[in-house]
Amino acid sequence: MEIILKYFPDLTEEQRKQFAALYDLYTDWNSKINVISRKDIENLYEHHVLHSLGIAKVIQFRPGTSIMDLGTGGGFPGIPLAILFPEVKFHLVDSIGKKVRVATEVANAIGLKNVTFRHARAEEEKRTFDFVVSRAVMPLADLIKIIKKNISSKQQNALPNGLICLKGGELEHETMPFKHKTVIHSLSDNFEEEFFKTKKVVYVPI
Ligand SMILES: C[S@@+](CC[C@H](N)C(=O)[O-])C[C@H]1O[C@@H](n2cnc3c(N)ncnc32)[C@H](O)[C@@H]1O
Repeated sequence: MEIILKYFPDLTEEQRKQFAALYDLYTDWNSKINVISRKDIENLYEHHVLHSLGIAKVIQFRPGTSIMDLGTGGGFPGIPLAILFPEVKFHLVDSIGKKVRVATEVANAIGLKNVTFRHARAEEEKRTFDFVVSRAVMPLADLIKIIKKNISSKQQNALPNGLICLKGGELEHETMPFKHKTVIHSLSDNFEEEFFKTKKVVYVPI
């Protein structure tokens, strides 16, 4: 938890409580339904919560922004971002029902009011959003094909609407459909821990 305050020192009391509660909630749920590698649960704050919040080092979403988290699993990056941006609406989608259940239970337990959930393949989601966020779901080119239909043309943020995803070192092997427009941000610029050395935030305006 200290690592969250190290990089996000201005959290409200409520946000601190919500982040602090995640450890016990995920430890408990993860023992029943696997959403994080069991060996990695002790790294929850660094590898999962702070990693998710890396998106906030690229863009500060304005109040009223709507965001879909495609393939949220147990709620990453959607739940940490929903804590950080209480006035932004998040829609968490995953094709595996029991993972959506974990995300829902965790969000309810910490009283998140700005999150909705859907058990479906993202291909079936027809609503539009300002941004789609995603971590560890599928190659960039496949993500773009699926979410083109979901990006609203109405702009309300400093960056144009589009896709923002968290990627690791595997990026070199990916094809970049919108290469000229794509912005790659290295999280090692923001977070000094070894884990972030190869981690990127990839932004594609759509
Ligand atoms: C490796 S997990 C990552 C989960 C989470 N984003 C995280 O970083 O912890 C990939 C998730 O994407 C979901 N997924 C894959 N393809 C999907 C699709 N077409 N629509 C919705 N969810 C999908 C899977 O069910 C799985 O929960």
